[in-house]
This record gives sequence, structure tokens and C-alpha cells, in this order.
Amino acid sequence: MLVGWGGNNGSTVTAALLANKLQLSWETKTGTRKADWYGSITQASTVRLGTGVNGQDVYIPMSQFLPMVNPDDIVVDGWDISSMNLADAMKRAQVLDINLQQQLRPYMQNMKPRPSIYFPDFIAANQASRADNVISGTKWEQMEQIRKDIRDFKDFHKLDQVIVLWTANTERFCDVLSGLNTTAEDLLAAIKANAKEVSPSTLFAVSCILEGTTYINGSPQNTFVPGCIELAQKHNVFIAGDDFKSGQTKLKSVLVDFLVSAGIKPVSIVSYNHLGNNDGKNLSAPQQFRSKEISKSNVVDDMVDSNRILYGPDEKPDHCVVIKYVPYVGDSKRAMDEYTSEILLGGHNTIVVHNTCEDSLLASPIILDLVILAELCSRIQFRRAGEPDSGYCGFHSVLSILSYLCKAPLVPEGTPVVNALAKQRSCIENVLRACLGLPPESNMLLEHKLHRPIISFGKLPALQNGTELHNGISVTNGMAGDVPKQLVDKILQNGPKNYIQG
Ligand SMILES: NC(=O)c1ccc[n+]([C@@H]2O[C@H](COP(=O)([O-])OP(=O)(O)OC[C@H]3O[C@@H](n4cnc5c(N)ncnc54)[C@H](O)[C@@H]3O)[C@@H](O)[C@H]2O)c1
Ligand SMILES: O=P([O-])([O-])O[C@@H]1[C@@H](O)[C@H](O)[C@@H](O)[C@H](O)[C@@H]1O
Repeated sequence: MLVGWGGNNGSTVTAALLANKLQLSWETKTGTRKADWYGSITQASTVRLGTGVNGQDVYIPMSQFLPMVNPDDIVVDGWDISSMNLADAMKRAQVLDINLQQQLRPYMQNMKPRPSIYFPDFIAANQASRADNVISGTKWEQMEQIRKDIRDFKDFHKLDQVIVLWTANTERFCDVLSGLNTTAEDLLAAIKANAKEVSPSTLFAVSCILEGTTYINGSPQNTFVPGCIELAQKHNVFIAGDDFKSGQTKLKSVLVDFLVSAGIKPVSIVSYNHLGNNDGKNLSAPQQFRSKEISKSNVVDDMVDSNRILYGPDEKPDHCVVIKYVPYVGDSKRAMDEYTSEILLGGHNTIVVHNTCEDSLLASPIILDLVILAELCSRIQFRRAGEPDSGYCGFHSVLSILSYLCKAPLVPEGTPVVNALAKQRSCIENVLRACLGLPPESNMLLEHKLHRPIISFGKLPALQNGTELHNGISVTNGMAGDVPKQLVDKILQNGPKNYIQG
């Protein structure tokens, strides 16, 4: 269930789910295009499983590594302060090719966002003209309506699990005050008291937590005030965020990691972009921009802090974030970055990047991955070696494994914030590998680096089914014949009755 369903991201991810499920193709000026999930790590990236019989790396799709939700089985619903149906919202977004839109219209025109919680003070005043689909009542009554929506949706579609994801407009930060929202008890009391400083996004989060529903924040505002986090832990419900890491910031979390880990010292980082979609319009207001500036600026902190050879105790690179609203370019965000670094003996290196993309086409696969990986995490249990079966536990309520997909990763209190993209992805891969009983990926590949190879991947004569090696070993399952000699010798020594190619 998407909060902000009628937005550019919401309508685009809905369109992508349908286009893939229906296996649509459409004509473009450069030829026929088929539906895909490019940009999704679960659907369009692979994970190294291990080394094959002749020493080659074996990669498989991440989606096949462990049993994950098939995107075709996902049912979408949600809320929006705009009543526009999803087909018209897709048209309003101006993101997708018209030939694709025309095929999708019949499936989306009857999708209508549920009325939502709207407090004008939290988003830009320029959003008021969209707000024709709002619920009324006290904050507690509105929260109860959201909880009822979640239950009705789950019951109507007979769903295994509901996950709610905020892809609505960026809100201003709310005040964090003792007695208001620093404890779960105070936050619930504040909602009951209709306190002004409780934001729509925090109300959605509390609604989900009380319904036992995972809640993910795709925007930069501080939805997860301390009382909300405490409530999630009390109810053992997953929360995750903040702010999809989609393009300019994703690249930053790679480039700065590369520079600092190479011993090169970034001293000035300037990230400028302009865009013309409604997100850009909302961000043209100072308070909403400030929320985004914070999430886009903090992404280098962990990498800078990791290298005290380059940086003094409180030293950081100059870091400037600029976002401008230019209606004409629509969803096609133009990002320009300049990275200036100090190199050997007073030299400088300046990297300039120009990056143009439809923001929603980058964010939509990230929305899918957040949902699929959050659902997977709900089925992973851990037990420390030697503990009894009763010792199993799941992930912490704050699902920091999803950091790869977020600009400002929410992490359990007192734990490190990791923004470096390679480390974040490695975390996901190694958790998946652990679930299969495989060791973490070390990238040592020692088997290929030693003077005396551990295994020689020689060529053996082709072995046909039934070929007797000897000692009663017979070949089955059409062994390819290039089984490592050491492996064959080991089998002969151990003499198992049958060797079936693993
Ligand atoms: N597209 C990206 O690359 C990207 C990356 C990171 C973060 N984000 C964030 O994702 C969010 C959505 O981006 P977008 O491009 O889809 O924006 P958008 O403005 O097109 O969509 C937001 C939708 O939320 C609705 N809305 C606003 N307040 C609401 C409320 N209280 N309840 C329900 N609906 C509400 C609006 O009517 C609108 O339809 C923004 O906060 C943006 O900052 C986007
Ligand atoms: O590409 P990225 O930096 O990850 O994130 C994007 C910003 O560059 C853009 O300015 C903003 O409007 C989008 O909401 C999104 O946050």
C-alpha cells in the first residue's frame, strides 16, 4: 500500500508491476520495447554463487537465491490527497511512453487512491490545489481510518502480508520534544490530544505499527521520531528508511567511497540538480528542501570518518546541495556534480558528472526492492551457535539491511550508519549467502592466486552416463567430463557408490 499512490513514483511503479505481469511490449521511436525491471537489484541483478567445475564464476539472479515474493503476485493499493485515478495520474506524471500508457489505461483507470491524512503545514503550500481527497476528524480518528483501510485491503484480497510505503511528498522535519514524541507513550498521548506537531507520515507509521504492518519511509523527513521507533520495537514491527537512494546520491556513495579508500581526499563536493516534477515543486519550498538537503548531505559522513589519515578529527569536505524547480524538464532530472580532491604533493583532481534521468524510473524499482527484501526479512530467523532452538530471533525492528536503498539509513540506536554502496550491497548478498549456508563473499579467490593451485581445473575425457570409473563408482547425470582431477581422485579414494554431478 503506497502513501502518495497518485504521484510520479506511485503511478510509475504501479505501471511497471502491470507491464511486467502482463508481459507488455510497446513501440518506441527506437523500436519495440518489452517490460523489464532494470534498476531492481532483486529482479535485474545477480549474485555470485561460487566457482564452477572449470573454475569459472557462477552467478544466479538475486531473485532465485532465496524464495522471494514474485512481483506478479503483488497487489497495489494506497492513499493520496489527490483523488485522481491512477491512469490519469500516470498521464499527469509524464514519465512513460504514450504507447505503454495506452495499453495500461484500462487496467489503471479504476484504481482510485483512498482519502488520506493531510495537514497543510507539513508540505509546501503549492500542494494545496491537489488536496481534494482527504479524511477529516481528530488525529486519532484519522489513524483509526488508516488502520481500517489496511485491514479491509488485506481481508478483501486475502493477502499474506501488507507492507506500507511512503512515497508521498517530502514533509518538513517535525519538532522532537520531550513529552511529545520521545517515547511511545508520549507519542500515543500526543495523537490522542490531537497535537499539531504529529505529522501525517508519523500517523501513518503509528497506524502501521499498531496493525503489525511493516512501514517504509521513502522520503527524507524525520517520520521515525524516537517514540515511533520505541513503539515499533514494542510491537516487534519492521520500520525502514529514509529517502530512496536513487541517482545523484547513489553515485555519490560510490564515488566518495572510491576516492577515500584510494587515499585521495575529497575536499569539495557540490551537488546541483534541477527537475520539474511535482516533487521538485514541493521541494521548492524552503522547509521541504531542508529535509532533502539533510538526507543528501549526510551520505558521505561514514566514508570521511573512516580515514583519519586524510581528515582531522572534525574535518569534512565542503559539501553543497542545490535543488531547483524547472517545470519544463518534468521528471527528467538534470544532476550536475563536481568532486574536487587533493592528490599527491599538492595536486588536485576534479571530477565533473552530468547525470540525466527520469527520477521516477530510478525510484520505482527501488520501491519494489524495498518491499520484496522487507518481506524476505520477515521470514529470516537467527540463532547463535550453541543456543537452543528457542533462541531463534528475527531482525531488529529498524531494518537497517535496507540501507542500500536509502539516502539516510535508519539504523538501530548505537549502531553504525553505512552509506558506502558496495558495503551496503555486500551486506545484503552475504545475508542471502548465510541463509544458504554459504560463507560470506571474501573476494580473495585464493584458489586462483596460489603458486600450487588448491584445485587444478584440468580437462578429463568426456564421461558418459554409466561409465565405470572403478571401485564401483559409476557416472550418472551426464557428468561433463571436466571434473577437477583432485575431485575424481578424492571420490576414488573414498569410493562412494555413485557420484552425481552436484
Ligand atoms: N523519484 C525519485 O528519484 C525520488 C528519490 C528519493 C526520494 N523521493 C521522494 O519520493 C516522494 C515521491 O516522489 P514523487 O516524484 O512521486 O513525488 P510526487 O509529488 O509526484 O508524488 C507525491 C504524491 O503524494 C501525494 N501526497 C502528498 N501528501 C500526501 C499525504 N499526506 N497522503 C497521501 N498522499 C500525499 C501527492 O498528492 C502526490 O500525488 C517524494 O517525497 C520524493 O522526495 C523521490
Ligand atoms: O538522485 P538522488 O540524489 O538519490 O535523489 C533525488 C534528488 O537528486 C532530487 O533532487 C530529489 O528531487 C529527488 O526526490 C531525489 O531525492
